[in-house]
Amino acid sequence: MNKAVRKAAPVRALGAMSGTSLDGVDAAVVETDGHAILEFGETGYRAYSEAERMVLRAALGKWHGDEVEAAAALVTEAHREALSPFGDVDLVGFHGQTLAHEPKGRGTLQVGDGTALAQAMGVPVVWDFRSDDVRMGGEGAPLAPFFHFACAKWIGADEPVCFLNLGGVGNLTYVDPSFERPEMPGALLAFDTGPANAPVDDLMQSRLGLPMDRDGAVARGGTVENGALELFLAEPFFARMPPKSLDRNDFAEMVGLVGELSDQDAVATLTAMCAAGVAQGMEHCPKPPSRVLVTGGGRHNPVLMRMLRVSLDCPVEPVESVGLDGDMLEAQAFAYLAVRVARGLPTSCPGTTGVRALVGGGIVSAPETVRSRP
Ligand SMILES: Nc1ncnc2c1ncn2[C@@H]1O[C@H](COP(=O)(O)OP(=O)(O)OP(=O)(O)O)[C@@H](O)[C@H]1O
Ligand SMILES: CC(=O)N[C@H]1[C@@H]2OC[C@@H](O2)[C@@H](O)[C@@H]1O[C@H](C)C(=O)O
Repeated sequence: MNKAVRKAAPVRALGAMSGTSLDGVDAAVVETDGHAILEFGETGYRAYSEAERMVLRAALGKWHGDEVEAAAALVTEAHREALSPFGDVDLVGFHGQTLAHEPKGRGTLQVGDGTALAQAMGVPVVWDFRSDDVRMGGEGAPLAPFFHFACAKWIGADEPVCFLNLGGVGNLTYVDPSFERPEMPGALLAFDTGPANAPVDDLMQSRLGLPMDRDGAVARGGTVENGALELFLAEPFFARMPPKSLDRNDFAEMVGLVGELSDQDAVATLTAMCAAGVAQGMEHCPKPPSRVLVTGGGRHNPVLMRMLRVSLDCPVEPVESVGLDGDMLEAQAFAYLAVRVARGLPTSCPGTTGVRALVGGGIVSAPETVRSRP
């Protein structure tokens, strides 16, 4: 590994995330020493074509076989294209694409070849962030919380704050910045809140041939079907204590609950399910946060944001209100986590994934050789 990464000095790390929505690769630079965020740098995005999305969709939920191989090759190549325009970076954090996630069963699978990417980029690549956590009894997700802790410090928060990511799946981090170290009990609690945009996207695709309910245009005209909402909240997932995590398609059958409804009512009800899962999850916070900062694509949906504001009794704002970039927070998270992995710092703890002890998961692949984390 290059010297800049080994020393405690700040490094420029480039993070890349291919999320559960299968829209494309987000990439972002963070300058950090593995503790504090010193600066946010350039960002980039490489969309998947419709044909590529079909290859990824065909592999979802699979652990091996031709579809998985094809998806892995595509993900590696898309990342090479997404990351090569970036200038001088010391390290890459490569999340890859989650195809399957069953932490208490077969494990967790993020595809993409970090070794090949290290050769292409000429710098060390940290990848396979989740497997070690799962091997040690954790959920393997969410992993952004240690980064959220650093963000809370960066924005100067002095009261507890929640970060809510609304991608395909929703995840919430409660951060108390008054604790000095994120791994201390009480500093962080995190978990997936339930499905977020994935069921809406799936229904929009199957009924209307559209990838999403842009700006909540369809949900806006609909009425929420409370019976379906109650059935949804009766799912055992919501009674489970956190930490807990989900696979993208764990709630795919929810689309069936709204099968008889009009397009508008169905989308409104699926949107309300996302907000209701968050409201349910917020009850696990040790105390009410000063505000909920929303990141991920769901913050662009005014109907969803309004539902959250009605059901949560604290301010709900997009992360832009504190100067963060809600389209890039996950990519930035994996830049930050890569530095922590390379420096032997933990990336998850019992409060964030339920793991037995602190874990700094991940593989570090240097351009010429492959080896485990130091
Ligand atoms: N203008 C918009 N109006 C409504 N919904 C939107 C809008 N923009 C994005 N979204 C929703 O956000 C989704 C993308 O969110 P995001 O990019 O955060 O997901 P992801 O990172 O792939 O998922 P995850 O965080 O679960 O891995 C889209 O699929 C869509 O449902
Ligand atoms: C297994 C997996 O890829 N989980 C993702 C997914 O997308 C959102 C939610 O489910 C979260 O748990 C996680 O991603 C974020 C980046 C995380 O690990 O913090």
